[in-house]
Amino acid sequence: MHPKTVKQNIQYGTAGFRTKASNLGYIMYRMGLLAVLRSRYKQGVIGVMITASHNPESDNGVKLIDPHGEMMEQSWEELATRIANVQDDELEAVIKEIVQEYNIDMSTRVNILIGKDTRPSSPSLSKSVVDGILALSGKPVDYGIVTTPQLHYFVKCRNTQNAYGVGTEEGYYTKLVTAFKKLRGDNYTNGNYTNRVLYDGANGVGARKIKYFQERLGESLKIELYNDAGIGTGKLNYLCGADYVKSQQSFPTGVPVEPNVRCVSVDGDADRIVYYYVDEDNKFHLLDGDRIATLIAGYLKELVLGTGIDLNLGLIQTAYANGASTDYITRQLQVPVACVSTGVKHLHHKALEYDVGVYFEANGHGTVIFSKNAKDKLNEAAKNNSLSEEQQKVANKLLALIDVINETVGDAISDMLLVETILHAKGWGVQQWEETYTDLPNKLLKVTVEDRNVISTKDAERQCTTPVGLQEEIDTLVKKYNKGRSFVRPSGTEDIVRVYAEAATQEETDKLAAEVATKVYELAGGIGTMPEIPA
Ligand SMILES: CC(=O)N[C@H]1[C@@H](OP(=O)(O)O)O[C@H](CO)[C@@H](O)[C@@H]1O
Repeated sequence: MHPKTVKQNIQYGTAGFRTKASNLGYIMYRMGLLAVLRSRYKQGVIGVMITASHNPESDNGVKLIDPHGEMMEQSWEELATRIANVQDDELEAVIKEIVQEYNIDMSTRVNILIGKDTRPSSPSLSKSVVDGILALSGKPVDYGIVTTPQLHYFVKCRNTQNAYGVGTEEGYYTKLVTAFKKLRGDNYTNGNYTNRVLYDGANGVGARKIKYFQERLGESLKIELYNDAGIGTGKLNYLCGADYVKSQQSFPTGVPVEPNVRCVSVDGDADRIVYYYVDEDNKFHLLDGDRIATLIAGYLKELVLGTGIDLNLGLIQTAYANGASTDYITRQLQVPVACVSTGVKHLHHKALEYDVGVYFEANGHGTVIFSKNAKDKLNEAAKNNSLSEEQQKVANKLLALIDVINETVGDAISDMLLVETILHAKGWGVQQWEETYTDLPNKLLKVTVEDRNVISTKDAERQCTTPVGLQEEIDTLVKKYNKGRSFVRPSGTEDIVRVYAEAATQEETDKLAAEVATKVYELAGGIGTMPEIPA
């Protein structure tokens, strides 16, 4: 059987395909071929991660990881689509074309690292990837079941001859845990901070891998694991996991409800994380990617100032970031904020422009990247006796923090260790963290339209340029509401248009979202039921 067109299933520049199982083996085989071409072209080790989206119903997909642990550029995403969709009898010709077009030396030996999540289909799909790699004489190196960010880390280690870290699972745990323990010192609690966190593993690889951390962290951070079903038993991300908690704004199943105790949920491949808790009145409180980002950026700014080194630090968000978070970080913390289009590749690339680039999507995917300049200056400062003892100490602290962070991509577990380090350093419980600012009420709606591509956008997706007249309608609606903001964009991963709205109260927000959704339905070819506007 020939694969269905998979173009619409490409996601965030990782050549991630999400489609139904019947044709996945074909796609995986072809992604194996693509990985070998890409590896020869980039002259470096490439990673192939078999994992899918947060949707418990979605079957598996694949992400390709570039030599620095980053994601492929647009032109190769297009090649991925081309290879995935070509008819069998044209495949060879297409490969030849690509080889010629990109001047690829097909005689080089290349290693392709393969990782997979815990979905039952992973082993057979991984076999298809291996077949594709072997078909073009590449060498597959199987890392077995790992988190997506672990595979990104291994790829980077391999390409830097282990300068970034030792490229094994043990190397990964040791790097993160050693730095975490160094920062934590011997006092595991501090002020309002207690060293206990409830961890929702989403019945996935994040549950498996946290056990290695539990063993190594011991009493320094007591992690209680929930939603740890074995392979093929508990459903991945079902009623649990980061996406469920963020989108439902409610407690996941399986985690005991204890007032004021910090809880975290990771997603199925452990590249996203959100924090939350319930208060004494059983009210649910979410601390999402925006909150994590502001906590990290604020703390890093303090430390950078403490070293006296001139480093430019910035926070990168998308239009989905809560307006209150942007306001807080720019006005109160005085950290510059950049807004880019949805998708980690956009955030990651922008973050590379700073000495210290913090990036997070509201859904909890993010990390921090430090430039070579920043690392060199910090290493120099740590040893520079003409600086004050305090400045040297802070430089050392920052260097240890860099080792807690997986700079290659958003890493739920590394992010958790970073947040725990900061809360510990500040002596904050989850409430003090939450008190920094108050989220504006917000709402996300989906509208199904005939063709989502009739919506085009500019200004980091905050304005739509087509269909003609829609933006004016949105502007008029937004003006009616106190602190109103709304934008619409076609989803990159689902066949829908997303509508985002925020305003001063939940009632106003719900109304604004529904009104904008109705305009989208009317002007962009809505199908199915019309969105309902609350009275
Ligand atoms: C509003 C929203 O959550 N969008 C998500 C979603 O993208 P869409 O293009 O909106 O479908 O999936 C992406 C991949 O997981 C993620 O990067 C992004 O943040």
